[in-house]
Amino acid sequence: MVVHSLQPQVITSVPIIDLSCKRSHVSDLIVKACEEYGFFKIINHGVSKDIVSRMEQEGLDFFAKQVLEKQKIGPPDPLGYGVKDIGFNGDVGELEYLLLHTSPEYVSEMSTFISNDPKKFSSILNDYTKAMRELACEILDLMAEGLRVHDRSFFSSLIKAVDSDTLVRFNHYPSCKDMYHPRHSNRIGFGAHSDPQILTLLRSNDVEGLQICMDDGVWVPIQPDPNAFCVNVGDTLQALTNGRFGSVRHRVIANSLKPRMSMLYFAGPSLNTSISPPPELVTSLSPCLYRPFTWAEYKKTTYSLSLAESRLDLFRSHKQNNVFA
Ligand SMILES: C=C1C[C@]23C[C@@]1(O)CC[C@H]2[C@@]12CC[C@H](O)[C@@](C)(C(=O)O1)[C@H]2[C@@H]3C(=O)O
Ligand SMILES: O=C(O)CCC(=O)C(=O)O
Ligand SMILES: [Fe+2]
Repeated sequence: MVVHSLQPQVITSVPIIDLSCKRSHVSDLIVKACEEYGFFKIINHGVSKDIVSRMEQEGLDFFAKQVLEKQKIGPPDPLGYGVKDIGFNGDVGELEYLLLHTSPEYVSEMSTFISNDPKKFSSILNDYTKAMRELACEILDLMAEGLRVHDRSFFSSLIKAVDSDTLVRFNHYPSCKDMYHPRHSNRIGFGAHSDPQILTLLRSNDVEGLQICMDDGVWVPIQPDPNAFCVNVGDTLQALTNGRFGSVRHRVIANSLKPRMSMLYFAGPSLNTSISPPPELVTSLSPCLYRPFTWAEYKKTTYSLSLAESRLDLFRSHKQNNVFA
């Protein structure tokens, strides 16, 4: 006899996908995870530990500097060094961060303000960016395979462009020594939001704090794993999959006794890229959910709104019977 429990299901873990398993199996698991959570962790991803630890050390060295030194980079406009203020619309969090573009020209220009050894810094950042781009492309190809999209590089080609608008971010959440003080319960490190880009690859040290939001509004804590990457579906991938994948709302609660440091790679297309789904994902039963838009248009809207706002809703197609793709 099957006993149906009336208790709400408590999700204690999110999908952890081993990239070294059989390709067809992995692509199906990725599609399932993106449909159910818009989020998964990957292990055995093939990124060298050395690249990750050298990048982490650069972040640690930077945050260990005196404030005046860090401020030499300039306030986030949106790129730069920020403390507590996030974006331009009054959001705040218990963190400091460094937000950078990944174009080699930008990196070489900024590295003199970031590191005492700018050549070393640019070389490490460029190596990390290359490793993340390869990993993100591999994941996007697996998604296309799992979705049975004929052109397997439909999604990955968007982030391969030389002028792709891809960012790297280091976030540092200082420890909270006084965590049992009522003022410090549920300190918001980074408020709830979805990432606007196509895909985010997040790596953190072994300090907890990241949470994802389920459809029923329940926040699920993500166990930190320095050897894994967390993969977030971004708003643009939600539009590119015609809503099959949902961008995940997430946040960071910075209650920990230990400082958390995360490194994020936000894979975005070039500014003039038009965002619309491949023909296989648009049918008469599932017409285009969003009107076509460029990444530049979407990015501008993103920066005009605060963190928590659902910006993709503003791009919903009103004439859903029209097939735009
Ligand atoms: C409040 C904001 C910060 C943000 C731009 C925005 O207006 C809304 C989205 C935010 C976000 C979240 C993901 C990334 O961390 C980020 C760099 C991005 O592309 O969108 C940030 C923006 C930011 O911190 O500049
Ligand atoms: O720092 C983290 O762990 C997540 C931060 C985040 O979601 C972001 O920077 O967009
Ligand atoms: Fe995010």
